[in-house]
Amino acid sequence: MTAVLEISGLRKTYRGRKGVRNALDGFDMVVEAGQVHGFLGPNGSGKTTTLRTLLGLIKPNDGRMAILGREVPRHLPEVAREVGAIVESPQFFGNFTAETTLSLLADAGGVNRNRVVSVLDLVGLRDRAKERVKTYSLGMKQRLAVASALLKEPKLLILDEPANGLDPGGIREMRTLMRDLSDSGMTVLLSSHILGEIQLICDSVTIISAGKRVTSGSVSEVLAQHTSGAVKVRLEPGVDLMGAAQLLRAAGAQVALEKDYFTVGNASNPAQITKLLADQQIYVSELTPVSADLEDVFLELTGTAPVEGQNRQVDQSAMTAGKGGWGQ
Ligand SMILES: Nc1ncnc2c1ncn2[C@@H]1O[C@H](COP(=O)(O)OP(=O)(O)OP(=O)(O)O)[C@@H](O)[C@H]1O
Repeated sequence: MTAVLEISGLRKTYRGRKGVRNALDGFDMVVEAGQVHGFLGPNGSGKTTTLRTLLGLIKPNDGRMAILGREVPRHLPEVAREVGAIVESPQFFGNFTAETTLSLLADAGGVNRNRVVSVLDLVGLRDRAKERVKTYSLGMKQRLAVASALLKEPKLLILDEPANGLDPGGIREMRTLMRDLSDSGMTVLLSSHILGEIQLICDSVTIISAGKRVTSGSVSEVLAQHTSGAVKVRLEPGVDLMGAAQLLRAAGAQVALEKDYFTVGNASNPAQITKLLADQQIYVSELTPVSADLEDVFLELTGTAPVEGQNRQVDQSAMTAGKGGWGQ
């Protein structure tokens, strides 16, 4: 596979009256051709700074970036035609229709106006194209934004939070659109906080925390590297589930009871569960690891899982919280 986007050792420091803030602290990312790549990170972790730096809107302090094999910002004028991006919500004139808006943008970008009909169709706005933008819902404005980024038939499409504010139907449509674009050969880089969505849409992901990459790879690889640390325990039929759960709780296990099984949340050594129960003549009929989802991985790697009784401050997002083990 060839990389459409490569970033290595990217650094960006903001200097303010209150001191220096490392928004990007040696950040690396690789996006392969034809992928839908998810870019995930907590608030303030550096996603927008990365995307804006990539597009030449911010000057980095250090690091290398290349789009389609050409180093940027040096070659940005040549690669700009191949990149469509929505990094900040674009502002459209409310009194213009979508068709007029896109036609003007096509003229400004030297794109044939025939393309306007195609992109309107692609984002599902064809039937409303002659209505004024101020009558559009948020989701329709998002579609118009995507349409504007697609005008020049980019090879790389960069979208910052495209599903923001969309209803479930809109999110699903955006998902289908992303997949269709990817199937047509486009590479899509997508930042989002909707982790379930990313898991469904994306082929690969990069997770950033406090300006550094904390993991990357195909969605399945990233999930495989992380188990949730929990196990599901089923006992022989007729055995007192509640009694068994109490036994494990007394030994420090975090047990959640379900109808006909229970899960142990901090089971770093599952053999302890079988041993403790067997010592009381309670036998386990099933013990399976509970697989992690992208949200578990995200919370673990970025240390942003909520802690009871504490209000997390955004600035703490760089701190990593270890998961407590049991029975080691
Ligand atoms: N112009 C600026 N001046 C000073 N600090 C800034 C500036 N822009 C961003 N920052 C800081 O850089 C850090 C990274 O911000 P950035 O906007 O890249 O995060 P993000 O991952 O996009 O966050 P979110 O998910 O909330 O959009 C934050 O601490 C932010 O306060």
